[in-house]
Amino acid sequence: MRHYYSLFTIPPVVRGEEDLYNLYCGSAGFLPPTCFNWHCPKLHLSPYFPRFHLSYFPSLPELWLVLMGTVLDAATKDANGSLLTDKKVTVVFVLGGPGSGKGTQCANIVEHYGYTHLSAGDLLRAEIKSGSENGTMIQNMIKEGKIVPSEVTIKLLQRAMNESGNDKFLIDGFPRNEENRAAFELVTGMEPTFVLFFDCLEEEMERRLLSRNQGREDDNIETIRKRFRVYMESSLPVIEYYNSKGKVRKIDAAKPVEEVFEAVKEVFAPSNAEVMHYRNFLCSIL
Ligand SMILES: Nc1ncnc2c1ncn2[C@@H]1O[C@H](COP(=O)(O)OP(=O)(O)O)[C@@H](O)[C@H]1O
Ligand SMILES: Nc1ccn([C@@H]2O[C@H](COP(=O)(O)OP(=O)(O)O)[C@@H](O)[C@H]2O)c(=O)n1
Repeated sequence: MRHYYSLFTIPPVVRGEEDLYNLYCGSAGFLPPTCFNWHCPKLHLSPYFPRFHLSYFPSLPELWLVLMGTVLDAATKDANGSLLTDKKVTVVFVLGGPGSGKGTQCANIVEHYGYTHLSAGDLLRAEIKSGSENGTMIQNMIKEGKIVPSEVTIKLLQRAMNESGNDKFLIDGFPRNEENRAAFELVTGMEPTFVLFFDCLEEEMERRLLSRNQGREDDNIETIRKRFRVYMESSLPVIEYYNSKGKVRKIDAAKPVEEVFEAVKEVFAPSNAEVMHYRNFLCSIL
């Protein structure tokens, strides 16, 4: 199967005489030479278009990475009607251990602040139900508490973002490891505005998961323990990464639902006292 891509906004000096370049890729997972002799390995910084930064997942030939809004996948644009690269998008990552209350609080945030809630876990479970070719692989990973390869999850997230028509997203349960994080930034060119981190002790999370009662195959003690291990080893480092960039808003998630939401509200709409504090601070330095 061939995929065609259009390059836009190439400065005339490097664009030559053509208006449009059709790059095509074969199933072998690389680009054959184009008129500019473009080979595209996994990550490619073109010597001809140094502003462009193309990446390519060989296992997903249709997934071209669009960075800096300069390269558009025309096929995707046609299919979705709109492209996220056209808009200014707000992304909030919602992270925390399994059972910390991410989904519960996201529902509250949606109701009050007009975000679209995208749960990576829900999207993966829907993909299993849809009978997709990845279904069995995803199901096995979830049963083992393992993290599904990034390209699968990111594709689902991107599709859901495009279909939502919204420009404000709560991305719940993603990124769950360093690979998730780096691939998302690379694929979408987006960074979270901030990361909402639900901090909760393991014993409390375990209690909640064991009484969640949603018929989830992974809410059994054996898988729960595996999920906790993956969380400690792979997900906490991602939270630490964002913390080092000053992006983490930590919430004590061990409290009752209503109290947790009071703390969440402070993040999304700081109370007057806090606004006044910053106003006074700004006045003092101006
Ligand atoms: N603050 C809380 N106190 C007690 N139970 C909670 C709290 N927040 C969520 N729960 C319950 O704990 C379970 C896990 O919550 P959920 O929002 O599904 O967590 P996550 O999305 O982080 O896995 C659910 O049954 C939910 O009703
Ligand atoms: N980014 C993600 C999110 C979830 N998942 C999978 O989906 C499972 C359930 O995730 P979830 O976010 O719905 O639920 P919690 O574990 O947070 O309760 C995880 O244990 C992973 O197996 C994933 O592989 N990658």
